[in-house]
Amino acid sequence: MDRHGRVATDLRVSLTDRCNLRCTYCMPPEGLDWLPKVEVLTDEEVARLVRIGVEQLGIREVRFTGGEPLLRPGLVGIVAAATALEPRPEVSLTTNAIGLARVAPALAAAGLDRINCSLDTVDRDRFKQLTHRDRLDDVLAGLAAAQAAGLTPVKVNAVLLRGMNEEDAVPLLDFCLEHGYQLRFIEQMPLDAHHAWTRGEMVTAEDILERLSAAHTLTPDTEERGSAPAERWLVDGGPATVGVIASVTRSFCGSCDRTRLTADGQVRNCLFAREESDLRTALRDGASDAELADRWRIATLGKLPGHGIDDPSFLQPARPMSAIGG
Ligand SMILES: Nc1nc2c(ncn2[C@@H]2O[C@H](COP(=O)(O)OP(=O)(O)OP(=O)(O)O)[C@@H](O)[C@H]2O)c(=O)[nH]1
Ligand SMILES: C[S@@+](CC[C@H](N)C(=O)[O-])C[C@H]1O[C@@H](n2cnc3c(N)ncnc32)[C@H](O)[C@@H]1O
Ligand code: SF4
Ligand code: SF4
Repeated sequence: MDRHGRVATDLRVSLTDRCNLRCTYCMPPEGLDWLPKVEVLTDEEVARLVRIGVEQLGIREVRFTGGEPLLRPGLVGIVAAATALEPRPEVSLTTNAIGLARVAPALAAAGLDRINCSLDTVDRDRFKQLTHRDRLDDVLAGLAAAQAAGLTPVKVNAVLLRGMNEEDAVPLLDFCLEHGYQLRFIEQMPLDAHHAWTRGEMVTAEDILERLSAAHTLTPDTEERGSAPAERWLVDGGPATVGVIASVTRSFCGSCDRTRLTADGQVRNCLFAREESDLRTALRDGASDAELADRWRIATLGKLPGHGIDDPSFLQPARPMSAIGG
């Protein structure tokens, strides 16, 4: 629990800072200086820290992310270790879906519960322009394979960029409705590696809803939202929904239940934290489970009430989204 009474029950684990796409809102086309291999937690180290979170710290949901988690060779084994824990946490994956078509059955067999996938457009040229890679077909095949393997509900995350893919919002929603995927639009956050984010350029929740409403009737979903980042609307009376994750204009920090572990073994109590707690060094120096759990508890205590993007003193964290684990 932090000093503001929020309880972190949702652990987001980054398995790598590397990626095979270059989404313009996340990474520059030339990529980034990747973490040296020796600094990245081994599969056994990841499994141990997740176990401590679940057994000693009340973690109930584990999300594997990155960078691109499908690039991690030991992913299936890491998922299997997490799903074997007691009490059994919910285990999910956030991915760009490239390569998922091949591995979805093995992930399902390892106990993975569900998948969230990034997809910002279903227009092939725009996909290439946005991600600097011509891989739309791989992503669509990955989504279909996740659905077929029962990794449901399959959720799709989309970021809209002004002057780029705003017009793709409705076709993307229609595509998701047709295939039974739950679409959510995300407000762009100041977490890009190249610090290009500006508040004025960001496509807001209001802009998104206005655009979607021109083609569909949206009514607020009355189902309890809890600590979920996405606000949901029923589309054309339901049961299909569309969500908006308005991290900037309607932030949800007051009900935040997240804690994060980076690929190099640092605990972050917030996506925007400016400090990290180094579990990797402690772990490699021989710390016991109880000592590691204590460090994690202390790191959680100091969590700030919110991200402070609107404060004049706001500073973007040193690490970008891909290195933190989005
Ligand atoms: N501000 C903020 N944004 C977050 C946080 N977690 C996720 N997001 C945003 O929500 C987007 C989607 O995250 P997902 O990995 O799909 O997870 P989710 O929406 O939390 O998860 P579920 O709805 O439970 O599947 C991320 O890309 C972020 O932009 C968070 O802790 N803080
Ligand atoms: C960092 S990626 C990691 C997992 C995987 N590579 C993927 O794209 O789903 C996780 C999520 O972060 C989102 N994201 C990346 N940069 C962002 C930014 N600056 N603002 C908001 N969301 C961002 C992506 O759209 C994606 O849904
Ligand atoms: S959003 Fe995900 S897929 Fe796109 S560059 Fe970042 S880490 Fe890679
Ligand atoms: S910005 Fe930080 S406090 Fe706010 S919801 Fe995200 S992780 Fe939680």
